[in-house]
Amino acid sequence: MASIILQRIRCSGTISVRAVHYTNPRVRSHAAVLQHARALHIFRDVPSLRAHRRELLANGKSVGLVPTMGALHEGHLSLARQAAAENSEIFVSIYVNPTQFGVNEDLDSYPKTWNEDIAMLNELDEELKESGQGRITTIFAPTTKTMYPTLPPDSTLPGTGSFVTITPLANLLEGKSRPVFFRGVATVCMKLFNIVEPERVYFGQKDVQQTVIIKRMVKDFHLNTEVRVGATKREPDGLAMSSRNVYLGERRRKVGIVLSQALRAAAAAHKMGKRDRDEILALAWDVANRMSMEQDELAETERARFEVDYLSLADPDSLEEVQSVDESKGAVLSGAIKMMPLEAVRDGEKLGMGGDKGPVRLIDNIILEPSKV
Ligand SMILES: Nc1ncnc2c1ncn2[C@@H]1O[C@H](COP(=O)(O)OP(=O)(O)OP(=O)(O)O)[C@@H](O)[C@H]1O
Ligand SMILES: CC(C)(CO)[C@@H](O)C(=O)[O-]
Ligand code: BAL
Repeated sequence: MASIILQRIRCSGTISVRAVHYTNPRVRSHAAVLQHARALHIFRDVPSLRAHRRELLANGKSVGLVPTMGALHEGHLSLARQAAAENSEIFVSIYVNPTQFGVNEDLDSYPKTWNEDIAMLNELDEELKESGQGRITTIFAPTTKTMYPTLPPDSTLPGTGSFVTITPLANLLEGKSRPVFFRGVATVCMKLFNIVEPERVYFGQKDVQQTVIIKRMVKDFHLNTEVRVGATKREPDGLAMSSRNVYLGERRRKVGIVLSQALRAAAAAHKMGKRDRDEILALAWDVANRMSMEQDELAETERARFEVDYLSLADPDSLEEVQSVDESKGAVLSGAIKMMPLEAVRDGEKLGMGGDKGPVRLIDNIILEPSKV
């Protein structure tokens, strides 16, 4: 049952909606704000969006695009706030892009929270209205037929279709475990940038490799947009916010902070003056190994096991591993862990979406800034 009844205001390839009625407790708290919300324009196809964009251009408006896959959280909103400080119009795209999911990944179960997403964007827009900054005016939520008009989206390798590949960047780090991931990301972002023609695009630091790849794509293809990167938003205990965190029940959620703790330990070593790769990463491995051993010693009904995919110290532009931190460039300290499915579940235990039955990949990073001379 829909938690919000979306009131259609105008229709012509676009749908303009505002939320008017609430039944889901998760969004009921937004009600007071949204009763007065202005219409958001929601576009599902390209011609209507382009016509809207042309009108904005003619009126001297600037557009900042925040690409997302929906299931919005404070990380996404922080990007929209950043966009509002620099553009008059904020476009948010919501599209779960099939080509960036490997064939065994979670495309089918990826969280979808459309009504809540629209409510959150409306609420943020009310806040922006008060601050006199740019406004969230437009949602682009295309169908897959719109985004992949010729051949169906292909997630296999080599695969068929029109793709953008940014190598060797796409083959490193995340790309080693997710071989089609960055081909899919670069391809869909190229499409989004061509459709929206934004002055600026906004990406989160949490997905650091994605930011490096998008910057490279913009440079190498002479795309006429500026790439902005927003800081990683975290839960109070340090876990990086992520749409996929909903897969983590209470037990896996607690252990999942090990990644941010490990990276923080390594960053602290850098801050204390260490520059050597092994010395810096050893601190991160110590944290991860300790947590892993603690979990091993617990009963199956108590533990949450994880595997470290990588802990990396890399050059900020090439993302190649470095032996020591170059003071003039700094480095990217990053990691990925796989939270394993729970082996046994207790009665009444708080589980995540999907019952903690599938593995969940968590990523995080810290930028080691170059020293100012
Ligand atoms: N914690 C965060 N802080 C800042 N930006 C974020 C954060 N999480 C995601 N983003 C950014 O939001 C944009 C859209 O990301 P996406 O919709 O995939 O959300 P996500 O939380 O990263 O989901 P997923 O769990 O699939 O990785 C990306 O640019 C991403 O880097
Ligand atoms: C940039 C993006 C929206 C492309 O699908 C996605 O990779 C994401 O949400 O980070
Ligand atoms: N935030 C990156 C999207 C993905 O992991 O598929």
